[in-house]
Amino acid sequence: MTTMDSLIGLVNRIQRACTALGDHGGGNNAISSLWGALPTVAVVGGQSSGKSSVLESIVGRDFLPRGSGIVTRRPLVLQLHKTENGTEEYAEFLHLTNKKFTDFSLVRKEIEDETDRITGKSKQISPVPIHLSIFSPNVVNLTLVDLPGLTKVAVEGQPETIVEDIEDMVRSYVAKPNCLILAISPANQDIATSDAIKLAREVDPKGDRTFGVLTKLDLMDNGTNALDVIQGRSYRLKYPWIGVVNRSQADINKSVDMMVARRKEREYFETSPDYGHLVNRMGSEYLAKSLSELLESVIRARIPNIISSITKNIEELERELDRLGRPVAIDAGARLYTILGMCRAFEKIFKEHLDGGRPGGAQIYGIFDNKLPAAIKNLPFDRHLSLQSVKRIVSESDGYQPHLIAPELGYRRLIEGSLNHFRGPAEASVNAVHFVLKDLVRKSITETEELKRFPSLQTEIAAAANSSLEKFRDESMKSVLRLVDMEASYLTVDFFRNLHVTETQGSQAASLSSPPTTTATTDQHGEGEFRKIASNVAAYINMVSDTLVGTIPKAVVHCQVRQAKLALLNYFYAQMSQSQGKHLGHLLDENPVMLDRRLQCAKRLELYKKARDEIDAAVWFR
Ligand SMILES: Nc1nc2c(ncn2[C@@H]2O[C@H](COP(=O)(O)OP(=O)(O)OP(=O)(O)O)[C@@H](O)[C@H]2O)c(=O)[nH]1
Repeated sequence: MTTMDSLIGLVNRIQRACTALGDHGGGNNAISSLWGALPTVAVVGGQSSGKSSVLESIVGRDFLPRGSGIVTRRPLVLQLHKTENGTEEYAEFLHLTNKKFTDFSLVRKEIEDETDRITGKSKQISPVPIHLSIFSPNVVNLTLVDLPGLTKVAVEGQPETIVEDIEDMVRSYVAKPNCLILAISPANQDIATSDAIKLAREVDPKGDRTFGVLTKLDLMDNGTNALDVIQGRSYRLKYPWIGVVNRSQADINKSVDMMVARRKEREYFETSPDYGHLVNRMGSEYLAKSLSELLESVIRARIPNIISSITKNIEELERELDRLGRPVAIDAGARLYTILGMCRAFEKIFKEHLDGGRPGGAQIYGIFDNKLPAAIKNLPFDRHLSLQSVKRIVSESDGYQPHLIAPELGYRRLIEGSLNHFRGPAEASVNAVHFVLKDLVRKSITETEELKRFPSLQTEIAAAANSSLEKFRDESMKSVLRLVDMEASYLTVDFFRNLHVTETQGSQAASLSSPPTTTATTDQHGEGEFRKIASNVAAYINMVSDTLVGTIPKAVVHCQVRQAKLALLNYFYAQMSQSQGKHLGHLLDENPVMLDRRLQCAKRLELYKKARDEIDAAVWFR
């Protein structure tokens, strides 16, 4: 294997693998393209500039579709493989492996048919390339991409956008820094108006990777020549311009043999008064040889870059595949194991939200520290314990006989009525904590990387966790309301005894210092007494509110938060252990977008690894 065989052949093989895996440099799915990293030669020219003729001269065979309008409507990746002298020439398409074409008119027919297979007969264009390999002793090792001819107007049956579409497609190839541009311009037109040169100048302004080819030298007006262009005076390029003389339309009509045409071209230059001194640097054969050498040297120079780009891409793809997860297990036991593993990952994140490390837990403390005391503070005790209301409740409780010493029943009713108000803030605290927990479940599911692929499992975990949270909420609700009811069931006797002692001591002290008056008896059922009752009840309610602000959070944490940490998925686990393989399989149905992405990454990874092995082998042989 010679160096050239190994390097151009190597790129050929990698390009074929790229196309087989859908990588033709489009980069439309955000997966890096290997194709884009490989050096290629793209053939660019305006319509009728002589592109097909140049390609056929390079190959030495007549095989490209001809006709009016846009004939080339898909990129044609033409891979030329030089074989031993005396061996039979044949062609092969990538889409028709194992079929050897020895009749080149059938190659033309297959290119036409394969173009129509993707584009229909609509004259549309498509960026999906056709791969054609030609094995012949008469070619040099070379890969060229033939692109649709740049055109200025759409013809009937073609969409209006065709002119731009073609230019965009051609630009997508030639804009890549690894692309050598074979720019075909006809000599019988002003070079300044050449479509190929215009586009090449745009993407390669210094002319470092543009290879200028001038066709139709034989069609120039008598007395004129193209030396200004060929010698680089009109438009300077890094590589020298090459002039060619292809078969004329008359030659094509007469089916002049390509080998005869090559000979005639050689004679043209040998006998030309204008170009005779350049005979060794003109013609299709020289063009093919120079291109092959150039491509080989470019590939050799780029190999270190290609290797490092491949290595980088392999690492990136492996990282992405790790993130996306490996293929799902098939047997029920392994599936259950996978599901439980993901549940545990979810529970761990949920606990981190509550215990710290991730945000969320502090919201619960906010409910206890701010919302609950504020809600209790806003309870309408002022209204309930207004003079009027106290008077009414006390006299309703007294009935037909007013109380003698203290309105015992009136006190009880006033206290019970007040305590009833605590139910609202108690219920609100339970609900607020429930919503925080529900939100943390949602967040934890989103944050569990492992679950991302499995939307069905996400839904079931969310449903199971939320139904547990509902149960915890019901328990918690019962507990906090019980705390309130307990306060109403048995009042703190000592509070009133102490109150009585204080009052008696106060009045005894007052009677010692001043003689008794009738005011006390007058005030027994007067406003002063009602005010005192209101203030005593308010003091009692304040005491209870301090107790509840302390005990409600304890009940809520015990019934909801602690339970959520301990037993959020207990019921789900019990169900899972009885689930059949089919249901487990359903839970592991993957998100189709991620499934597709994983398949694409896996395929691309395979391509990169294969390419790396091929390159390693080729570099080893050198
Ligand atoms: N006399 C002469 N005719 C040429 C030469 N090169 C191309 N032609 C003729 O010019 C016409 C167009 O050549 P093609 O090779 O079909 O050009 P193309 O760029 O492939 O054209 P499209 O596929 O239509 O874009 C044909 O009739 C060729 O015979 C040349 O060097 N000399």
